Amino acid sequence: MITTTYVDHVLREGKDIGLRKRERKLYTNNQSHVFDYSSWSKGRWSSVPFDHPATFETLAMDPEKKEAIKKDLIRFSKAKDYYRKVGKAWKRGYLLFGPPGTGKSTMIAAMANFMNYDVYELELTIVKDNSDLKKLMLETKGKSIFVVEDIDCSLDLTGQRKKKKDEDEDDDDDDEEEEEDASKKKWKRESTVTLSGLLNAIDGLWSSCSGEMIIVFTTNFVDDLDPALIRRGRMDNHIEMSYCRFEAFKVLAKNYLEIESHDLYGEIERMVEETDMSPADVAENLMPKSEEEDADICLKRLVKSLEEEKVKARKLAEENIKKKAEREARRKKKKAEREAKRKKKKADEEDTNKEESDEEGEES
Ligand SMILES: Nc1ncnc2c1ncn2[C@@H]1O[C@H](COP(=O)(O)OP(=O)(O)OP(=O)(O)O)[C@@H](O)[C@H]1O
Repeated sequence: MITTTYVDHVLREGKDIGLRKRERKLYTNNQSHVFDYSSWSKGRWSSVPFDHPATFETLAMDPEKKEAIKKDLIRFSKAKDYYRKVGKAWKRGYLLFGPPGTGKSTMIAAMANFMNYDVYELELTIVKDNSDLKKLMLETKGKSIFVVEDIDCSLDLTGQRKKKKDEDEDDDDDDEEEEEDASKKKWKRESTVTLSGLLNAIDGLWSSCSGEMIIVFTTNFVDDLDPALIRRGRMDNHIEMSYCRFEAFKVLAKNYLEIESHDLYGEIERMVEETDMSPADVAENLMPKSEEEDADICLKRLVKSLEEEKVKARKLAEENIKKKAEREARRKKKKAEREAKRKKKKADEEDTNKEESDEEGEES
């Protein structure tokens, strides 16, 4: 019993403890197009100790959603044999999407702490080309989370969809939108990595045998991404990080003020359900700014901010309606002008034809 079961058990437990106690690392990629010795000797990835305090307990989001994610991660970590049986690499892709400040980066840190994984953060804009990207991805180790943050800003992944949309739409697009698109594109052009390069590299990562790995993309604009990039199989689990609602607020209040109830909770519940405020902004209001500030002061500050936010949102909505009406009027005017031009051209052509046939008649 000692030489078989017991020693096996000790070795397994020892390995687990070693893994849990190892210093975890946060890797970031180095600029890849500098070819001097010092940058070459640094390698493709640089690392620092990973010591982010976020956990699922401190993460403010709907508790049911949080439990589902935890269960999904546990299932994944235990599914080595299952993945082998179905002939799939032991990898899982997560797409985190939602407005700024809703906790996408915090979620990644919580996941890494929960799984005891290292983190690889890929900065796509400093990757020279597609082949460099593939090499970078293949140099990663197992038991890690591979992250590409703000993927919509790193590459022009909207190309195909935008082109199709342009074909479908009238040619009288809004000038402001076009200007905005042009400046976005100019910025993205700096990177020579293409969508197909990224897809290839991800598939390479998927099929490489470096062990269990979670791949996470984050974006503020999920609708802008090419469907190929986020299809199931590549990004298996799509998680929406949303504005702070009451359940999330309660977690933040517990984290920042160590309270679980207060007279203002009723009012705050009503307000957070009808006002879109990010958890980052709620947390900022809840954080005491001095020794004198207690829970009461911080909660009152939050109520005031929520009221201001509500007024701002109402004004913005009114402005948007006004702008939309102006855009529609401009569109109609342009359409009417085009129609008038078309009619005039047709009338001119008919006149010319008539004159020609009259002349022909006279001649004959
Ligand atoms: N859901 C949340 N739970 C706990 N803290 C949060 C949450 N969302 C935001 N925060 C707080 O706000 C800060 C900013 O959040 P974070 O960087 O995770 O947001 P993000 O969604 O990644 O934003 P961006 O899209 O701008 O990168 C964090 O440091 C954290 O303190």
